[in-house]
Amino acid sequence: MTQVKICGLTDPDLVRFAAQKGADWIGFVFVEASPRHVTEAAAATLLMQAGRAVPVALLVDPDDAQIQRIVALGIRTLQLHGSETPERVTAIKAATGVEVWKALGVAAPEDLERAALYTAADRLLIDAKPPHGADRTGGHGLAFDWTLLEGWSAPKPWLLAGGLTAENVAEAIRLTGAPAVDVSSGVERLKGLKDRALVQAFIEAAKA
Ligand SMILES: O=C(O)c1ccccc1NCC(=O)[C@H](O)[C@H](O)COP(=O)(O)O
Repeated sequence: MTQVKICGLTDPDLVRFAAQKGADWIGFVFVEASPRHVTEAAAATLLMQAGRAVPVALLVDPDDAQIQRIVALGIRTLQLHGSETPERVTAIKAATGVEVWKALGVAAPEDLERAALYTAADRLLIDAKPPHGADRTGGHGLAFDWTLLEGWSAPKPWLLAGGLTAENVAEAIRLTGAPAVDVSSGVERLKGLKDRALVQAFIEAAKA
């Protein structure tokens, strides 16, 4: 069954709800520029509600000190969503031993070729590129051309992200063969404000 990550939750009740509805991972955005930003102080309360869902810390070009603080919170999966090089990902993996994911923005076939360079990553998140001039590297609710993934042989376990919704996720899975999907904007009523009904509908559509 397709695995699901609900990203950018900031409300403990919604964390519990998403976990109860079957989310496999819940993403917490430790990025100040984000409308879904959570502080390290708030994270402890959120983590307590995750149940069997695995918490994922979304970080953008984190320094070693931030990584240490996040791991000290008890989070064992890091999603790197900045311009981290393959060498940096290898160093983070070696220093922490936790699960490390690397997000890659895709707009052309050569973007997918970079995936093979991230040999230390445990998982890849294949996402849309941010719009030109954006102040954030992800979470814009934009899809990329899924046909770019036709015939792609993923070097790692991976998730499809970018502009997914309850309405399009089944088609996205069918076209790309994605074993897992990630959503943020598509389960929001307003930017940064998640909606229970949309979260439930997304999980059900992805797992149907
Ligand atoms: O959510 C953010 O604001 C964010 C900020 C900085 C880096 C990444 C960010 N989000 C990434 C995601 O939530 C998802 O992994 C992915 O980009 C899909 O987002 P969406 O298209 O909004 O579903």
